[in-house]
Amino acid sequence: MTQIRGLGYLRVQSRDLARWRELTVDALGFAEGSGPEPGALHLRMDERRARLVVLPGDSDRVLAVGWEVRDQFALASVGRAVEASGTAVKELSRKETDERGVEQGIAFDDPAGVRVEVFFGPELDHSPVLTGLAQRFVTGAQGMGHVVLPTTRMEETESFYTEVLGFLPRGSVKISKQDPDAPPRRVRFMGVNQRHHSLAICPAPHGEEPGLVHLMVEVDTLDAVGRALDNVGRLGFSVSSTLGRHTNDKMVSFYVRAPGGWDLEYGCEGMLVDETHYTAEEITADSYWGHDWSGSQPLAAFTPPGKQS
Ligand SMILES: Cc1ccc(O)c(O)c1CC[C@@H]1C(=O)CC[C@]2(C)C(=O)CC[C@@H]12
Ligand SMILES: [Fe+2]
Repeated sequence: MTQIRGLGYLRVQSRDLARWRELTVDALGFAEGSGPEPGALHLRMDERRARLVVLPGDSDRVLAVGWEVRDQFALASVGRAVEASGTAVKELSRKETDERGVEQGIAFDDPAGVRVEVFFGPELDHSPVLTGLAQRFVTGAQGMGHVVLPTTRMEETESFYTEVLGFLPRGSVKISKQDPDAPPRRVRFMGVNQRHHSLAICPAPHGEEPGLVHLMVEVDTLDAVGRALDNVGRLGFSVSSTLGRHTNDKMVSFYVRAPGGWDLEYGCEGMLVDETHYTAEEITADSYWGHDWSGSQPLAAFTPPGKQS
């Protein structure tokens, strides 16, 4: 069994913090929090000080994906497993743990080159979480949501997350291939709790920034998803995929393009996995209905370097 309990936080960098605030706070109803990093956007979803942090920078990329463990003993155990796999592990500095609002953590790179952090002891902010759509984010035992990471090293990345970090395979979907004789390529879903997937990895043509395909956050009502969809349209954001229901996690969601060429998926009604019965299944369609991607601007992760806007 994995020591990892869920997706804890995500730290990204962007050139356009103002637009990020419009998307997350004004359109999607994240609550704005605070933190020590100057000029950063701290986004609250629950009693944590911040779940999503957007830092100002000269490029748009993922800075760290934070995975949560129960305590110092679980953290030590994960650290040993990562070191035994031949991956260098660093302890988070005092400044880094202060910025993240965690008691202790470690950092290392996954085979895709994404900075992974594992931590325990998140600081809470007990002030009311004033979400903009009166929605509740579904976090708690299911973690903050899921991330989809692009990788040019599919097999190494999959075995790192499953065999080293202990993520459970939660099925896959084949993606269309250009060459009919080539072996099938799959998006692979993985979970660490009752959320169907906390992580998915997706074959990508290059290993450049941003290092992210999407972040999914879940809310408690379809009305909040609908209102968020109205808001992103009204505020001029590009809807990458229309509303639809996924076949694997049963979630009803839409995808909106964030500044930086990756998406935020905003959904509700995700299923809860029961590990006593679950087996990893291969879905043959993304969705039961909806999820029309035809209006999507190209994802930065799938666009050759130098051709990005
Ligand atoms: C298929 C699916 C099930 C559950 C999810 O939470 C979910 O995000 C997806 C879609 C994953 C993925 C994507 O987001 C970007 C466009 C992708 C790579 C495709 O072209 C197929 C799968 C899609
Ligand atoms: Fe997703």
